[in-house]
Amino acid sequence: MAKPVVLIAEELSPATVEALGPDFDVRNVDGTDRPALLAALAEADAILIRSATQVDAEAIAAAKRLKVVARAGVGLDNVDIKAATAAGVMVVNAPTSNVVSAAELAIGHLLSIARHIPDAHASLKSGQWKRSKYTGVELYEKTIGVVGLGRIGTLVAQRLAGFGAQLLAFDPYVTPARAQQLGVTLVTLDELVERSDFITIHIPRTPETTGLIGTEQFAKAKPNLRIVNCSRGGIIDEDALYAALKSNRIAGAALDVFVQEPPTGSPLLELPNIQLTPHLGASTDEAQEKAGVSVARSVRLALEGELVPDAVNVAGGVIHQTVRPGIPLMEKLGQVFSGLTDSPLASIDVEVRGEIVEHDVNVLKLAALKGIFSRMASEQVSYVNAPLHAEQRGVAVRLITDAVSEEYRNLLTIRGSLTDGTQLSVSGTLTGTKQIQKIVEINGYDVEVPIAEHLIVMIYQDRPGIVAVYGKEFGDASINIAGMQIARRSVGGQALSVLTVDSKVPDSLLEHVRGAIDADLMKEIDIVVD
Ligand SMILES: NC(=O)c1ccc[n+]([C@@H]2O[C@H](COP(=O)([O-])OP(=O)(O)OC[C@H]3O[C@@H](n4cnc5c(N)ncnc54)[C@H](O)[C@@H]3O)[C@@H](O)[C@H]2O)c1
Ligand SMILES: O=C(O)[C@H](O)COP(=O)(O)O
Repeated sequence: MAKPVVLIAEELSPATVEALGPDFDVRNVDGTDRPALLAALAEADAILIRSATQVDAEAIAAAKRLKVVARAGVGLDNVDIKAATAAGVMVVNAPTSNVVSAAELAIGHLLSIARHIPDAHASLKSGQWKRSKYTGVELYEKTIGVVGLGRIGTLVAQRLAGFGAQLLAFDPYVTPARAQQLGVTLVTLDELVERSDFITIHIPRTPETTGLIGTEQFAKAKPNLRIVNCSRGGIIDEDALYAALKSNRIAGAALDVFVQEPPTGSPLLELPNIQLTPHLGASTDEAQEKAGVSVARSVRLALEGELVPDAVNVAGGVIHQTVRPGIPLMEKLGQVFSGLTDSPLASIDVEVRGEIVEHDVNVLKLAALKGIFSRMASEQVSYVNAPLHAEQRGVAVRLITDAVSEEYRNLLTIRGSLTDGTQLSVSGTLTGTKQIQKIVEINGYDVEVPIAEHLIVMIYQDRPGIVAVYGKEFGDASINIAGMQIARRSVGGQALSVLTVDSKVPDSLLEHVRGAIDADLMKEIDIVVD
């Protein structure tokens, strides 16, 4: 079998490929070369990127086999998560890999803009010895405003505490208690801008934060303000910043990130009171190694069909070993469930009974939905978009758990109502040391059938001779019956037969058998395992 293709679209640490191991066909492409990227994506099962590769809706649409987009870093503004989710593609990042590096770069920018280090360095290298021109200011006892007190903002605040600065922060999602713990005073954005000698920005770029610092804020700032942005370009309005620096409304700025990267032709490049780095926040050996190894692990998990703790568009988390074997069983029960009907669903109850419910079993709901909707949708259905399929079809879904299971140690059931009011159910369990996957109930009939690739389910009026009829028909067509179970609720009532057969049964034969035994239900269900 061909190895899954893992596409590396940007420069990543060599540790990434090492951590991926030998099980993948690892290919490289320049993610900024759009035609090459789109062509390479057509065969990719996974893509590894940094911030320069745009994985937008067009790229997702070009990637028919894609299962995971892995961002070796934090920011996901170059990934269309909505399009990925709709296509069933998992998106993962490495949320803590580069936070220390980014925080340290911000501190570096704060110090070097206070002391003119880049300009003094360039001046000395050009043969000059100018000392008074590069007189700076201290951070000590200055007021420093931190915009965004998340992972990086917190690290910056902790480090700045050592400089004896007074720290303010603006972050509407942080509690005053948390801020107090960090020795930071929470204030409004206006107050932060008005009072700060330095500002450092650590928030994501969102519609709300784009242009958060603009003309209005610069008008309120102290003339000695020095502002640092190591988060995302565009959070400081670049035109407003240019005007504020050009007119000396503020004293200086340091940018690591830009609206356009690289910022070729930007007037900001010409200013004397700005210092710039080419998006270097995460560019350290340590951050790159951590990011690469982290996403390589996530890609391995994702391509093995596992949930991934760092996935941003699917419930992640660690799956307990007791729950794990239930995932493929539940997925197959989902396929059996939807194979029993062609009518639209109104609601689905995913029921989990037994000692398994001591653990988080949410993943079993996702597995059931994946199994159910993979039979109904033409596009890929994964743990990522399975809930979306239910939502789009207006199907109400519940997870019901019960620590008591009467007959089996653990029992998994999918029960549903069709829009015409009909009820449908299928239950399964795992038996023995080999954890054999078995169907133990269909629509209230008790059976015990190991799940096989091809199943035939028939419901008909109980009467003598029926088994001989369908047995002969399948035999004449060289369809080998591997297993069989018959169940009925009462003598002479309706009976249900479940057969496992060794090959797919042609529709015409199924129709013929249906007529021969006058079946109320005759379905072949082919279980697909991906
Ligand atoms: N320059 C680089 O190379 C580099 C490296 C790593 C991260 N980053 C960027 O740094 C930023 C911060 O990363 P993080 O890991 O700390 O993120 P985070 O999610 O841990 O923290 C972001 C904080 O911003 C706050 N926030 C959100 N919206 C806000 C708003 N409108 N006003 C004020 N605060 C708001 C949140 O409450 C949160 O506390 C991200 O944009 C990330 O992409 C840049
Ligand atoms: O969001 C991030 O992780 C940083 O901006 C780093 O981006 P990079 O991986 O392109 O350096």
